[in-house]
Amino acid sequence: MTDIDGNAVAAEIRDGVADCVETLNDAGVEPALATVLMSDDPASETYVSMKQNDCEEVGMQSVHVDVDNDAPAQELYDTIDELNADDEVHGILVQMPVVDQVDTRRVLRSVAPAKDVDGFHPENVGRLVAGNARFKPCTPHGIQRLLASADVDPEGKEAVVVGRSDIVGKPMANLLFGRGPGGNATTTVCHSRTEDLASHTRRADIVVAAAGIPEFITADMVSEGATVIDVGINRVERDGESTLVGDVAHDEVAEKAGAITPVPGGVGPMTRAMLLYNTVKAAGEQHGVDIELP
Ligand SMILES: Nc1nc(=O)c2c([nH]1)NC[C@@H]1CN(c3ccc(C(=O)N[C@@H](CCC(=O)O)C(=O)O)cc3)C=[N+]21
Repeated sequence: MTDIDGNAVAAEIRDGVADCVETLNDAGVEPALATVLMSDDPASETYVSMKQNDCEEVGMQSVHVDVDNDAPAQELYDTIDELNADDEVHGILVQMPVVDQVDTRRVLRSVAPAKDVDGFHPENVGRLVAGNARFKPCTPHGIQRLLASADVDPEGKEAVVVGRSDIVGKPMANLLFGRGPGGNATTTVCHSRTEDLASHTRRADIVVAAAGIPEFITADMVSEGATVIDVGINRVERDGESTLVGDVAHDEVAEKAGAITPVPGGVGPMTRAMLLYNTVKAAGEQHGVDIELP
């Protein structure tokens, strides 16, 4: 089976976002994303700089605020308040995870809901669950688009989400079972306490692997022709070298799957594309400019 090309689908989304940026510019609005970093996770810096590059590619403004990892948590809270009050900033992303002295929940509820392009604010989580999403969280939204690009319509199908995180598992399940395009699947959420995980995944037409465990989903766990979406980004040592693997044992599962996403080049680029999407959406709504979202 050939892989679903996340880079290609993400490039299409970026093209559409670039058109939105032009429309906004014509209306006198320069959409801007603010990224905030206060993290000791070594990958965070790379991710944030990728997001900055993406903004540039679609003609969007971006600002970055680095908060010293040793600074008191208040410094991060103050930074968020300033960005909330800044009319020239339309989207705010605080890179997760934040350092230990920071209260993550406080961060999530501090970002103004209208600028919360991650979709992590409790108000936006509530709206998603209520079927009235403002910003669909970037990774699950990107996965919906990947499924559509592979002509996989979840409607009426069995979807199994492996992982129950607030960032991926929970919102993914909500989108998959929710009404509307890309939804209407019969959806099961499995997690670390699930007994006989394979009995669930084997029944699935669509498996979303978001457990955070390298190559956790093996060929014996999926049925012939299933669509397998790999959300994992795990850096592991292989033959003395550091490489990136997903939560799916890609090569063996690919022989059985009807469609599968690779790592890298699958879900990751889509997450970043949907962040740009949410940012132009935010800018359009904040300024009352109609844009045609891709
Ligand atoms: N507030 C917040 N929002 C996030 O969306 C968020 C976050 N915090 N913290 C960390 C995770 C992780 N994440 C990734 C996005 C894209 C790639 C990505 O584009 N990966 C490429 C290559 C990665 C590589 O080469 O290292 C790929 O899969 O092809 C990876 C990881 C967003 N996250």
